[in-house]
Amino acid sequence: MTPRKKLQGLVAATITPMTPDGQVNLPVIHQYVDYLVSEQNVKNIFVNGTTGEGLSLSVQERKQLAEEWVCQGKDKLDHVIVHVGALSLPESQELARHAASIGASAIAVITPFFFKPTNKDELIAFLQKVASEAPTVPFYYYHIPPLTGVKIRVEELLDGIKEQIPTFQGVKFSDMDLLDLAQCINKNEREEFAFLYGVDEQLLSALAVGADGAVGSTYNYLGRKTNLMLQAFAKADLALARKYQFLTGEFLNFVFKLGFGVAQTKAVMSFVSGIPMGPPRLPLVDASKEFIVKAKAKLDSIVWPDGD
Ligand SMILES: CC(=O)N[C@H](C=O)[C@@H](O)[C@H](O)[C@H](O)CO
Ligand SMILES: CC(=O)C(=O)O
Repeated sequence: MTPRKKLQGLVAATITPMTPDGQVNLPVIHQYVDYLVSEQNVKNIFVNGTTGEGLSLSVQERKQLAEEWVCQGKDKLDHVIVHVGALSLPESQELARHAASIGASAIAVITPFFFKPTNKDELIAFLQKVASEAPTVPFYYYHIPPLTGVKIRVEELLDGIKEQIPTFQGVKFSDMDLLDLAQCINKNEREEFAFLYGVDEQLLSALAVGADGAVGSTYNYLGRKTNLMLQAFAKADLALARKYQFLTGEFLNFVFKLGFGVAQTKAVMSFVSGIPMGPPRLPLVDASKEFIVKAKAKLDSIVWPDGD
């Protein structure tokens, strides 16, 4: 396998654009890629994850989306990570083979969450069966216990993982447990793995314990601001880094109180970027008019340290 540049910095968890009648809207992806690169300074994406409603899409839709993102991202994006997790092992394997065949930079897999693995060995056995279908593609475990209900600690999972999954490359870590994250990083002495944090409102805390970067929904529309936080942190200007984290946190704290999820993320991205993201798919329902008015007013009221 050719060594690739270790993934770091921001990764936008892409939204799946939909038409008003709920079909996947592939033609806007071209514009979406350009928007991320030129307006948000974000050159890595995570496709068909939580934000992309990946688990609500058909296998065929997931393949079409992965293809379109890889194709439109060619020569523009650095990394296109395709989430291929599914409840059905053969479906997940099919998606892994497909991601490999279209030249995805990496694949990621969530734990099954209906019938759940009860321990580390069961989880690794599932991940291994998927990863081995794409033997030249870097593999990330996608840890998101608030949604999967599977709380197997990542620090435990890492022991001996390279022997069972030779392509193992890191973790998308979407949990509040910073002790677990810190212990993963402490174990990763040779820095062979990348730890990408997935709770956007507390990214600065994860950077402090050594996260390599982040995957999240807010980097679709707050990527530029979060990049400035990363730069401030890299220069050890903690006061400035905190200002950015406090301000992105102020926005998120505000919308959390109104009720915030993927449907609302679609609405926010639509008004910030001007690209129509459309409605979410059931069981999610569209953000209310009231939410949109309030969220927009809040975002517009924020005065950023860079004067914007
Ligand atoms: C549950 C969820 O969707 N988590 C996302 C990524 O993992 C985050 O990017 C959040 O959307 C973000 O931190 C706002 O809560
Ligand atoms: C947020 C995130 O990383 C996802 O949508 O999967």
